[in-house]
Amino acid sequence: MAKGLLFILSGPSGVGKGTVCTALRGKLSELVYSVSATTRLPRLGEEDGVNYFFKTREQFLDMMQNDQLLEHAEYVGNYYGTPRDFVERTLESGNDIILEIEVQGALQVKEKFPEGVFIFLLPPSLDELKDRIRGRGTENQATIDHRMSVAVDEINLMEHYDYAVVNDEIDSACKRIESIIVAEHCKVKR
Ligand SMILES: Nc1ncnc2c1ncn2[C@@H]1O[C@H](COP(=O)(O)OP(=O)(O)OP(=O)(O)O)[C@@H](O)[C@H]1O
Ligand SMILES: Nc1nc2c(ncn2[C@@H]2O[C@H](COP(=O)(O)O)[C@@H](O)[C@H]2O)c(=O)[nH]1
Repeated sequence: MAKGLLFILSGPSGVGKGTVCTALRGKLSELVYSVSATTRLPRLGEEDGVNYFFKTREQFLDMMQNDQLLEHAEYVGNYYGTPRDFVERTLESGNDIILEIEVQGALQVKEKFPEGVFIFLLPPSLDELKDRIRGRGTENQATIDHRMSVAVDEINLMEHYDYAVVNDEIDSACKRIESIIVAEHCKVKR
């Protein structure tokens, strides 16, 4: 059986990765979503095992030491990482999987899976990005400022990605990503 394809969706905090992923999963029921581990505290409404696997710092370090993470990164004071087993098993079983992760982690995945499909989601502008993070109402001002300063560094690393998609309208951004998925399945050589 052919292996599934690995899709990596990155982009600055607040650009809309989660929103676009949720919309995509609504349309492409066969696309599997990787749930990350994090030491960040849950936001209101977030559920363990659904949005993230919420871990203590010690538990996260254990996962790292036991090679249970495909990649990991420290982002604005917290650790984030992708559980390795689930990704590998999904690909082996012939299903596509999407990781929604920041840039340092994406570059680690590229070392291990150069055949992965790397998509960078861009905001229409930095002002709009700030409005989106602020509008979500989940971060305090200091964290918003920190995330915005990281955003500029992240956008500067876009050249390492295969595709750039502007998230102007959720529906249009989804359609562009769906087209990328279809095109990748039609590729003769990888
Ligand atoms: N195309 C869009 N137009 C307007 N608002 C949007 C659009 N896409 C997402 N948003 C809004 O922007 C905010 C941030 O979106 P979301 O949480 O999906 O971003 P994210 O990239 O996943 O952030 P993080 O990396 O911090 O988890 C949300 O309030 C969401 O509703
Ligand atoms: N390197 C990784 N980055 C991840 C992972 N899961 C999520 N993320 C990214 O972290 C930031 C912050 O997320 P938030 O939920 O606190 O807003 C964002 O860019 C996520 O995409 C992961 O497993 N590895």
